[in-house]
Amino acid sequence: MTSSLEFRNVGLIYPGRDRSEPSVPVLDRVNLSVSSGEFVVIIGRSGSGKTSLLNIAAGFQRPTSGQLLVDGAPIQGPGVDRAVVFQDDALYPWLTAAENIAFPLKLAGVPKAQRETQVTDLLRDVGLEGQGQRRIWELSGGMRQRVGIARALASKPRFLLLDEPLGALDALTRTRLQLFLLQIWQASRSGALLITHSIEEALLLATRIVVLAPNPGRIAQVVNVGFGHEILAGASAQKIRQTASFRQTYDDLTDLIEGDDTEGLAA
Ligand SMILES: Nc1ncnc2c1ncn2[C@@H]1O[C@H](COP(=O)(O)OP(=O)(O)OP(=O)(O)O)[C@@H](O)[C@H]1O
Repeated sequence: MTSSLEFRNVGLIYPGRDRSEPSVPVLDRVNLSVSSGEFVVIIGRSGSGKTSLLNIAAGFQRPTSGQLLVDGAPIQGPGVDRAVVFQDDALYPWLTAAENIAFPLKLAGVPKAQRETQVTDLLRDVGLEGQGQRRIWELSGGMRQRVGIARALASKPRFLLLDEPLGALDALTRTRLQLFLLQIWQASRSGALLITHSIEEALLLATRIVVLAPNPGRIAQVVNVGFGHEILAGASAQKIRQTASFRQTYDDLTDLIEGDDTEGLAA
């Protein structure tokens, strides 16, 4: 079944803490839809409202105006249909990898035997077969993110909300996990919404890149891309990075985000 996650005219204003502090308009009339099978990546300057947008999608934050709809119905808060993965893995360090992945299943009342089968499958899916009994502190950063992603996948979400999940990893691990994220997204047939500071990562993963302009955050540009599908079809990311179309889109996005004319972004 195809699902959609839709921001309809979403606005967000943080109130000042007291009367002397002005309120901060963070998002202004954001209209955006993510469907199953789409990988939407949000990029934009620091402070342009990326995390705020993801928090609204997760149901952690309510918009001041507008609505967040899943399959046309307004959401009231977090739900198992939307799983979130953060930059810092947010795992339970006192539990093993398998126990972390099993956690949402336990909460959902899945019986133990079934939980164990699902966890074994999930560990295999994320390339951690046989590593389930290791404690979180025994794992590398990349392995921890895989555990976090496996835990997110455990509830079979319709949408994966990814807040800079590879941001803290070294370059080599990050490249490996980019391919892994593409494979997970394709296999799960979910819709993905990812935030990143890396234009290159956006180009490699996205089916659609959404550029936010700051003050207040609003959509400046939407670019459809297809490099991720090429990688999934077997093309080398290294070769794709060197193609003229990749480099041109990279430069255009860099100009758009880093150019001096930030006011012109919303034109
Ligand atoms: N709880 C809060 N109260 C007041 N203002 C906030 C709060 N959280 C965020 N802001 C402000 O909202 C704006 C957008 O923040 P947000 O974290 O969504 O941006 P971002 O694009 O994700 O930034 P970064 O790339 O640095 O992570 C910033 O100006 C920030 O100072």
